[in-house]
Amino acid sequence: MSERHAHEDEELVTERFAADSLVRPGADDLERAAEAALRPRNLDEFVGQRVVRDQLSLVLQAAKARGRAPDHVLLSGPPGLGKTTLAMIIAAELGASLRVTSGPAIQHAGDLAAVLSSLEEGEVLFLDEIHRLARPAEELLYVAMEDFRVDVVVGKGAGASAIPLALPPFTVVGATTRAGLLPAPLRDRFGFTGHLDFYADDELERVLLRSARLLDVPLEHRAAHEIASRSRGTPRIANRLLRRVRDWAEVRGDGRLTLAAARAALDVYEVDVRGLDRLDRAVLTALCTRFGGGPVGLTTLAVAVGEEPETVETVAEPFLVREGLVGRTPRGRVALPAAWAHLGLEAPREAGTLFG
Ligand SMILES: Nc1ncnc2c1ncn2[C@@H]1O[C@H](COP(=O)(O)OP(=O)(O)OP(=O)(O)O)[C@@H](O)[C@H]1O
Repeated sequence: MSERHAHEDEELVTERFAADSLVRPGADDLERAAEAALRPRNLDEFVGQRVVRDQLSLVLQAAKARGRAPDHVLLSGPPGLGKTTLAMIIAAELGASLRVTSGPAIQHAGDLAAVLSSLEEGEVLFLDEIHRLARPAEELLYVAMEDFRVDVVVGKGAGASAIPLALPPFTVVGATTRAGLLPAPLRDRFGFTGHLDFYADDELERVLLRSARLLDVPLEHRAAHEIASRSRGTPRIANRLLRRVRDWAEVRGDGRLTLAAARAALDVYEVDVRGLDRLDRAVLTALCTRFGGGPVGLTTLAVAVGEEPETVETVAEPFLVREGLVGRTPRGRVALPAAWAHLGLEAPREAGTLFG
């Protein structure tokens, strides 16, 4: 299996499980609709990511001053951190309209040629999941981005010929969760690349307080702090947890989003103090209690929690590794000292020394 296809499978598994848990970073169409109302509309409203925001602001201001379309922009980073939001902000700041498509939506080079040839001067074309574009479409995109031209193929087989069609200047905003998978010639055609990182808790608190204002719900600061700390550094998850806490407050509380309401609601949804959900905790518990902290192979661990190995590997493990709870070694997965502490268990003497 090619590296690209392996990653596509991984993304499908991750998307499938996004719907099952409150703390997965992906979103379905329904959730995206709920998110629309909460999207920051300009760079000033966009919380955090100071470096990317400053750099982007310069690129946009300079382009506006010159009266020209800015360089193409590549945004990379994990899901739910604001890539789509930034693409919308770029178009809004330029006073341009935004056309949206994605790598998987473009089946053939001709689909992309149709989109490109219908662009108007100065438009922003948002290409989500650009790393999933098919190779022939990718090659067409190189030429369009560099020379503002598409070669429209007329006829078939030996009689086919390419008619060059000039395009008006436009800006591509590409988004990818895997910048490393983009072929170098494509990466090189972006004049600016911004990498989005996970948010600090105080930044998520600001996201939450802003969202609460927009939703007109009374969110206490201490509750915002609590929700932020369980949101895995991801605004999408923070906003999702906020909506669930609001449900709890309206149904079982007095409508106010207090610290007690936040804790009670997140307990109902089994999102713990570090943002782990049921599957994450099952993996951690099996690793510590059934396998003495490991090392244990992925398949054995997956059987112990009744899941497929790829689910454990792509859905639960990345966050557990990022949090320093689980380590991956050549001999298998190991529980790190923080895992025992998190479960309230005493670590065996050698815990942690197995790592590395
Ligand atoms: N910096 C931010 N400030 C305030 N809200 C934010 C910020 N970043 C993201 N959000 C909110 O989080 C939600 C998800 O953001 P967005 O859809 O832009 O993420 P994404 O990186 O494009 O995700 P995906 O890769 O899954 O498409 C949106 O509701 C958006 O309003």
